[in-house]
Amino acid sequence: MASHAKSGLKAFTVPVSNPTAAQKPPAAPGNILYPRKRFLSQNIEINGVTRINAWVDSMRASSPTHLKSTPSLAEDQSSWMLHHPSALQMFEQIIDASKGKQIVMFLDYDGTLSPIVDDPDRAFMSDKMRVTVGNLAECFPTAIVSGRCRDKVYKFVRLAELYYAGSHGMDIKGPEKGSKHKKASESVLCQPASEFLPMIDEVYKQLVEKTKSTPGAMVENNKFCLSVHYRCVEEKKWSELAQQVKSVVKEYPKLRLTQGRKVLEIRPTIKWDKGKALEFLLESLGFANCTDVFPVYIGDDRTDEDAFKILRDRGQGFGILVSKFPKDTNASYSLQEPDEVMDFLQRLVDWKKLSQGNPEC
Ligand SMILES: O=P(O)(O)OC[C@H]1O[C@H](O[C@H]2O[C@H](CO)[C@@H](O)[C@H](O)[C@H]2O)[C@H](O)[C@@H](O)[C@@H]1O
Repeated sequence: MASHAKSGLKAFTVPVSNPTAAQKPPAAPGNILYPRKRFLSQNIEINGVTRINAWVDSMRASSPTHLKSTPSLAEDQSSWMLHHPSALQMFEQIIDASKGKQIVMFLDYDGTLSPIVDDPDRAFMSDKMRVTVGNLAECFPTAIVSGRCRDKVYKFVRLAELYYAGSHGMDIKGPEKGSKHKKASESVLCQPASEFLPMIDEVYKQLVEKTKSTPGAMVENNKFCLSVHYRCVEEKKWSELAQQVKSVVKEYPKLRLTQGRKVLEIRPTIKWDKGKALEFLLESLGFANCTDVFPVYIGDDRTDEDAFKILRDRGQGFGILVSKFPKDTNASYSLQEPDEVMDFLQRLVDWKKLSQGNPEC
């Protein structure tokens, strides 16, 4: 397992997971997990054995546009909402549950703080959202946890007082600027996949070359992991793209493939994900063994499930899934879109200011 020093720069040894082992987590007690085949298929495991058809099926299943509006879907939706109610509607209950505890906020970026757009380089968050997140960070320790390269997500968010975990948590850094939630002497840096950098660069070049014949495909270098976007690829070309990606990745048994929203993600097989990043950050903030901490993680994607699961297993705080559609999730609550996320964050800020009787928090 990773060894964490209490403060300062941290050295890590992270074991390589068995890339062929099943990744599906057991259901947490009390959690309603919907049958995956109805909503989402599982992460793709490569290594020669997985059929291309299975990849394409999985790519289709993760595209909500394929869920046609039917009476049975409406039924699914209302039943799902019963088990994952709106975090806005449940705001008072959420606040009650957090009483006497330190709230710590974890926010995914794409699809959570910024709307999903065709061009990943133009996924800007609104100024209003930036102000809200800035206010939130004044009130609570706040981290951005993203699949993107840390520098890139920082350029979008531009708030120096936050913690940032890029590359699906494989690149964590503490606030640039003094934060009241961070002791001045402590610098936090965690890069458990450093040894994979040359391999990731090599695979990036190969993927760019291999996929250039597929119109609309785009490979994004997220430093410790890679994204192959197919949002702008015609569906009839998905199988071709999957073949191209597979032909490259199969030569690298130390890399694995997971899936996000119209994106294939290639990353090291180390046992590190957004859930581990969340635990690392809680520890860095001094909440390792605290019972009076209340972490809230908001995210929209499959990779956020690792963090939702950790919170469920720890029995601390909870996850909020951002989705308009029923999805198999370990989150407890839901919000439909980034605008609702912003309203929820603003309510937290307002509540905190009111409860402290201090407009500056
Ligand atoms: O963990 P996240 O911050 O949610 O990052 C996950 C991926 O997000 C980005 O892709 C997604 O958003 C794009 C812009 O809206 C969209 O075009 C794409 O289809 C989505 O998958 C990012 O570009 C990826 O590198 C991240 O892995």
